[in-house]
Amino acid sequence: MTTTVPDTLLLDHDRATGSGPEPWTADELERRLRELVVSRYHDRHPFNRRMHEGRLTPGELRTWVANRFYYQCNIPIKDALVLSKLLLPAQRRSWLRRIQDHDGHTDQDGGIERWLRLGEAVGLRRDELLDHRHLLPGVRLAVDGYVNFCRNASALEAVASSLTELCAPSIMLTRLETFPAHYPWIESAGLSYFRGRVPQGRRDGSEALGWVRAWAVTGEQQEQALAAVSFKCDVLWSLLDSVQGAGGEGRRDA
Ligand SMILES: O=C(O)c1cc(C(=O)O)c2c(n1)C(=O)C(=O)c1cc(C(=O)O)[nH]c1-2
Repeated sequence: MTTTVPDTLLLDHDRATGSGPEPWTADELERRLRELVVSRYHDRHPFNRRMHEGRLTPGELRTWVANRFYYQCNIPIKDALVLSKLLLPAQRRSWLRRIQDHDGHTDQDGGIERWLRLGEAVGLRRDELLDHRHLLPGVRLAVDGYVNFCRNASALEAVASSLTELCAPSIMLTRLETFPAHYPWIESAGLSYFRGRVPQGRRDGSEALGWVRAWAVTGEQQEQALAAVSFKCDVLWSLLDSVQGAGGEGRRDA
């Protein structure tokens, strides 16, 4: 469902300026956004390719899980920042679901808890995930960069930066298909994070896309939306560059 925000409800920096490049139609903008995400998404990163081909060592998988936990912990924080930029109750209600998806309604559910269970399934204790002792400097910079981008950006740019989620359900399905075949030592219950993200990612991606289509009406705003997606693709790519560079050595002695 798309929501058109009355001009009076937009923040100053979201308001159309009337200058800049000629705007595309919303369909053309969507086509360009999808093309950008597909061509730059981190499923093409050599580390993800090796993961999905079953070529990672248990140590490399643990490095990835421990470092991605920092991303998981920061997603609800960045979503709280995005929520604070939304001016309509219905928009905030809707975005709030994303925070609940990760934080859960109790300590026993939610994406962060599910990621901790994935950690246990690959041989990482909860305490060593929770204190981020294995966090690599480049991963910290990439994730903090994403949070700070959303802190400082307009509502349009912050929402647009989540549009990598258009590709996330398919990468989750790839993992659900390939992990049992290539990494049978990981218990199936540990993969529940990936299962849960398939419908959540589909819902979130299509909601964000509807809003970006409705809000990015000038050429300048449309370019800002594309630049935000491009930045986010770099965040995901850099995170994996760091993880790949550390190999199975990413874990400092626990
Ligand atoms: O494992 C992945 O490849 C992957 C990618 C992305 C993404 O594309 O941004 C997200 C997630 N996972 C994810 O689990 C998640 O909760 C999530 C939230 C967001 C976002 O930008 O708000 N992206 C992603």
